[in-house]
Amino acid sequence: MATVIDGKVVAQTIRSEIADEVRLLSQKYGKVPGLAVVIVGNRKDSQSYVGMKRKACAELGIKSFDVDLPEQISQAELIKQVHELNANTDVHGILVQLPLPKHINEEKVLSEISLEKDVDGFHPLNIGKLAMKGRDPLLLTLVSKLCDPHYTKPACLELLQRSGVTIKGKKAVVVGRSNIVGLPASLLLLKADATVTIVHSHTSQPENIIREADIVIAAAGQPKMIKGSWIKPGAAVIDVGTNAVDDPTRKSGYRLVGDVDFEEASKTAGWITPVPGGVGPMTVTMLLKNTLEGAKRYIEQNN
Ligand SMILES: Nc1nc(=O)c2c([nH]1)NC[C@@H]1CN(c3ccc(C(=O)N[C@@H](CCC(=O)O)C(=O)O)cc3)C=[N+]21
Repeated sequence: MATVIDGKVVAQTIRSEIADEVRLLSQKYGKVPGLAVVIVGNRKDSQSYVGMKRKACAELGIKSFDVDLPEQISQAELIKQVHELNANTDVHGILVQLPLPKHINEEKVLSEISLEKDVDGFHPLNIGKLAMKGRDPLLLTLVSKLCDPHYTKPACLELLQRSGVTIKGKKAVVVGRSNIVGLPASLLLLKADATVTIVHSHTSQPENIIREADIVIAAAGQPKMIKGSWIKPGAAVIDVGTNAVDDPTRKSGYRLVGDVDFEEASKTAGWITPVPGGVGPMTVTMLLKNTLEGAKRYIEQNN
């Protein structure tokens, strides 16, 4: 039976470290970190994620700047709002909740966020730096937030390392190649000296590749797509999938399932993250950690 990696516990440990540092910063400089959370429109899932982020800020003493914009806002107007946040010296991190409405070019908007305030690590230049040896992006929450701001310890990676799993020299397979998870996760693993293979929707027989993996990062967005029989005995399995499936027995009408068949895979894997309660809570935590790092850099430079 696999060791189940409890993302909530790891996240809580890191959150209390962040709260301590926020207190110190405030005592020393009379300033607190600020995170702007921008949401466009009223998608229910986005509102729920954004609500979690704002609540977590409040708990840790981070000031949240809430920017709620209408669905019909023009791209130019949204960019103007981003520029204002770039110029606001009380804001150390800016998050524009994705996805944006169809009429807005996400890439264009993300590339307007100042590099120092890019707490998601979604700015194209930061992604570019991630791809290059020896050049680290300023902040990287990724995978969201698989990553710790020292970049040597990506948060999946943080989750793996805190569980005693080494990455160097291991065979890692990333399932999915999205801009926000699969691709950056692959680059992070490569930086951590894994041998990395990416499988995606055009890969034939992905199961044969996944079976060789010491580390599996599941980020395909397909509920329970990865079967227990695809997992090499003893492998570490990090499930980044958060798929809502209908569940009439729940009050909400749905429940979250990962990309991995947890029941089956946990019989074979060495380590596995559950959904919910695995990578999700770390995502929010690393975002807050990056906001703290951004604030420290800014406040210390300007005092
Ligand atoms: N600019 C931007 N940055 C993001 O980081 C970003 C985004 N846009 N758009 C959407 C995705 C999704 N995402 C999640 C955050 C927390 C949980 C999370 O905490 N999940 C809980 C469950 C929460 C629940 O029960 O609904 C868990 O897995 O235990 C999941 C997913 C961040 N994203």
